[in-house]
Amino acid sequence: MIMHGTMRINDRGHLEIGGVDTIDLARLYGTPLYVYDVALIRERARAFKRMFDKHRVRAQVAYASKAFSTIAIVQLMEQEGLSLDVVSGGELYTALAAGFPVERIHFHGNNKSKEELQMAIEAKIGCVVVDNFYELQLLQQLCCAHEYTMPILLRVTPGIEAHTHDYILTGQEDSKFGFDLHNGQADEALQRALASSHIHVLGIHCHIGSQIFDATGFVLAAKKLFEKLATWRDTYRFTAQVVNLGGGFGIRYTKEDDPLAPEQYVEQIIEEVKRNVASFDLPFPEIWIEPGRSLVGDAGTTIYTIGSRKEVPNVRQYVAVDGGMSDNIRPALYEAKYEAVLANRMHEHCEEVVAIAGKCCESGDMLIWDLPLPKAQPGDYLAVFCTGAYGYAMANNYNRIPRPAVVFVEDGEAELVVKRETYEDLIRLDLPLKTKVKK
Ligand SMILES: Cc1ncc(COP(=O)(O)O)c(C=O)c1O
Ligand SMILES: N[C@@H](CCCC[NH3+])C(=O)O
Repeated sequence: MIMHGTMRINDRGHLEIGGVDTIDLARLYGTPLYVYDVALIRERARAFKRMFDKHRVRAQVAYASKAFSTIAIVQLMEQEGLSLDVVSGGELYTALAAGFPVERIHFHGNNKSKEELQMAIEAKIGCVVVDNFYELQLLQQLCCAHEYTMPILLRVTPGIEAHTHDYILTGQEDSKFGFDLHNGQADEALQRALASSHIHVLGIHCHIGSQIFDATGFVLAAKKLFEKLATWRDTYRFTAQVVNLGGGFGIRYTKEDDPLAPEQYVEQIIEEVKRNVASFDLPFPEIWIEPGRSLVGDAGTTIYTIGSRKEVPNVRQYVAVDGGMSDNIRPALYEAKYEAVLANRMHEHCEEVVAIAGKCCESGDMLIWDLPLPKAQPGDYLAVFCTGAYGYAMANNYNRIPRPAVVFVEDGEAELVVKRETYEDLIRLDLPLKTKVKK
């Protein structure tokens, strides 16, 4: 069992996070409950920034808020001096509502709407990461109408196959994201952007995928971007102020996962940038990165209450919890693996291997297939580790299950940062039927 961040077993034999007993939290706020270890998030944020400082490289570390977007987490990232990557009007709205400094907001997305771009212009955000020709044209038109010049990065697909699940790959040629770096699309995009009166090209962006365990792909991507920047200097006299290498740094969900430490990815990226800047004789740009999962993933733990059990003789024991694919869809979507413990019986030995089932009406609603546990009883609490990224963010109301509450813990104190949804919330947008039965 991997204990993450400030986790420890307290003298009641309970799992404690941030100096707070998770069983007390479960009783106070109910379950399922997402618990975030704030100190661990701060530590991760600082580790990324420290590495850039160590190398005296001007940088922005932008939290990819798609991993977990709420007002409190955005404010925490602001406290740590990070920038923010948003990918929709909703994430932008959350950032603005949180009071996040607009100049450090970067707007992503492969199909930003007119309304979303307008929102970005009106808020005067730091930059738009332009993904395609349609967006480039739309942005230019809107900026003209607003008499505003928007800083942009051009998102390119470098043609790199990172080793991760197919559904979370993004940098390969056959991808819905970005301008192809090699077939002339990226060059065309730069020419058009440079010719646009209300667009200021800051630089270039790529993101090769998510949950990546080594730096090879990032190093290769950096090399390809700098090769392109050298040709852009020679052909278009264009100099990039910013090179953004995206996010995707992996975390340790289970013992089988073996990622680098967050700062090690950064160190290897910086080394590669230095090599390329020197060999192509380019000015040193600002380096931006966009970690999501590696900032919040292992800081999140979900606490569930155990309920029913079903034995399939000689096959397996199903043990059900009071959540499932409604609060963590990753096992169903990516066959993602998790580790978990009985948070109220941390000192007890494992006696059986069970399959943890969710409560949704769906056979695929399984959280873990083979979890060693003490003999779990109804009313015990299961803590599933590493649910901080793409957990709450991808939570849904399937079967009209209300989304869980979120609590931040730090230095022995707990703070409720998202309330549990209520049944009233679930029907808040519903309207009664007006149509009568036709005779
Ligand atoms: C453009 C972009 N940036 C950043 C991220 C964050 O990725 P991760 O959470 O794996 O760090 C993603 C998601 O994969 C992304 O698509
Ligand atoms: N949602 C994915 C990652 C996608 C990242 C966004 N491009 C996950 O849960 O692992």
